[in-house]
Amino acid sequence: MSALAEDVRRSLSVATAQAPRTAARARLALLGTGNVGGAVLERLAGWVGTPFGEKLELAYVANTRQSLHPHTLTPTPLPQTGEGLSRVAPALGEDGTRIVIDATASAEVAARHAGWLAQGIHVVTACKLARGTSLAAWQVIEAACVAGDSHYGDAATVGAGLPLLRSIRELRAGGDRVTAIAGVLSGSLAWLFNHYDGLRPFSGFVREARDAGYTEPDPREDLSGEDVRRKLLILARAAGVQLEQDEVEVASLVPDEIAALPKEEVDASLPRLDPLLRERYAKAYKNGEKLRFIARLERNADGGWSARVGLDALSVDHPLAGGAGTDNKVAIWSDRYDDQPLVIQGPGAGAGVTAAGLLDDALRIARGWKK
Ligand SMILES: NC(=O)C1=CN([C@@H]2O[C@H](COP(=O)(O)OP(=O)(O)OC[C@H]3O[C@@H](n4cnc5c(N)ncnc54)[C@H](O)[C@@H]3O)[C@@H](O)[C@H]2O)C=CC1
Ligand SMILES: N[C@@H](CC=O)C(=O)O
Repeated sequence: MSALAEDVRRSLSVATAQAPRTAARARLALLGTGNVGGAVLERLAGWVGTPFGEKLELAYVANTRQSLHPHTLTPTPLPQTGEGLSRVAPALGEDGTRIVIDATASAEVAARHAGWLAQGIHVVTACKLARGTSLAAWQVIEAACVAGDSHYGDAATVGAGLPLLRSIRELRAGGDRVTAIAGVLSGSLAWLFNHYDGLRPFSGFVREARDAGYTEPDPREDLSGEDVRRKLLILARAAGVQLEQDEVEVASLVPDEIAALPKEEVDASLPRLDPLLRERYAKAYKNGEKLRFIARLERNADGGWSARVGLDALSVDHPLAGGAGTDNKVAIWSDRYDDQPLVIQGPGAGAGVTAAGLLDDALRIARGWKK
């Protein structure tokens, strides 16, 4: 049995594998079996024989190389990714609650979200590419949910499942307007600036963060601020602020010559970041400050919005300077949280928390999307 088949087998309850399909269980198609997708399988394995496991039935699993139907546990090679993606909807069947879990970083998969939603297949995603890029793509997702009467579970796209999007939506549902958001939205950059000491090379810490599964598959997505831009766009749009990508000012940590490299050459180029970061760190240290990669969204006096993302040097007692590990720390101002913001803090990257965020959304859909 292949390693993937063995992981999937452990995630199936005997009842799920042998019993006929019933309307009581939502059927899942899991795309991506890397850090996050692997942790989804792990969490499902822990639910075998529990009421949580009984709510969900794994009907299809795929990565870039192979797809697998849990009822047979026989992997099928995927010569082309596009071909694999057209197998997803048929594998989920025609009726009942059907959910695609996107645990990839693939633009090709993200481009399928709207089609699935419009067919009535719910989508739960850790990938930010459908809702965190162009405003047009975000609008297509909104419209597809209406057309298919389907739900888009996006809790894992910002804060790796921390209750950020949920809190913003609940504030709005209660009549509040969000007036500003500021905070640390990247788990990997939080980890990097919580560990970097200005002595050991920054590039070594980047490799550690990547090997721990905190960075994007290409760490330039994090270091350039692009991943944080996407998260800020997702938060802003949830807050009712329909920003376009280029309305977020992004100060990248990646010099142009590294940005232009093919992905295979990135690792060897990382030490080129070291002098730049050493200089930023030394200056902040001299002033008694801490480096933090901050995203800000603010309403201007004229009613417009400004949004920016970049590395700031904060005084040690600044409210956003605290936290440890991969902690995200986000302050939200609204009508009711006007003087003192609502602050949400906790791990913002890592396979376990992200998988939990994905499965929270899947369970919520399986239970009928009740709050
Ligand atoms: N690692 C983390 O802490 C967090 C990650 N995320 C998001 O989760 C997603 C996955 O991240 P990781 O698991 O770390 O990446 P990874 O690189 O470990 O895994 C990606 C998986 O996607 C699969 N894949 C790629 N294209 C595919 C396709 N067309 N069809 C099926 N499978 C495909 C790959 O084969 C691989 O199994 C990313 O979008 C990331 O932004 C979100 C929150 C936290
Ligand atoms: N690479 C991301 C992972 C979660 O989205 C991060 O560092 O926050």
